[in-house]
Amino acid sequence: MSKLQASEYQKVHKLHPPVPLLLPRKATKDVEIAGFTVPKGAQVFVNVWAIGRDESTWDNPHTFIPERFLRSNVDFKGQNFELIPFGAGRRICPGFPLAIRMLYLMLGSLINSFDWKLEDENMDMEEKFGITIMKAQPLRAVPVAI
Ligand code: HEM
Repeated sequence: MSKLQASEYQKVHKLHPPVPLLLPRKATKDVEIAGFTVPKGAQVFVNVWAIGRDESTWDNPHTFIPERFLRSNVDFKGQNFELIPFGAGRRICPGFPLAIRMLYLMLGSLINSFDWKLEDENMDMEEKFGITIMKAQPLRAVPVAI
């Protein structure tokens, strides 16, 4: 999905999907994965973007369907590797207890206080790839007094 009509977007009243990224790690011992040997000490990147778009785990992985999580037992706190927005294990994001409280508070306040519309009629969902993934074109959302 590269372009989404503003009208379609407003109809479904959804917010931007989570930002995917690559998590750097070092192999602590020699491991064999899919016929390849990853030697001890090698730098590896956990591709959280690909994990989040794995068709064997998620239906329509490229479509933004936040309701999918309402009927799912998959948690985001690092125990279920299908979904690790805050990482997992010893280097899990130490800010996540704060982040999950602030996100609900900030988003809830913004949605409760305003209606929102897009500055541009078309929403460009093109991505710019890096260690983190950003939108290629910044999202310009305009608050409208309720
Ligand atoms: C929605 C908000 C946030 C997301 C999605 C997020 C996500 C992440 C991710 C994926 C990592 C890497 C974890 C890993 O390597 O396994 C990380 C690390 C980290 N985060 Fe966050 N984070 C968020 C908010 C915060 C906040 C609010 C703070 C601090 C107040 C914070 C502080 C840190 C620190 C210090 C690390 C490095 C931990 C380490 O390398 O041991 N984060 N975060």
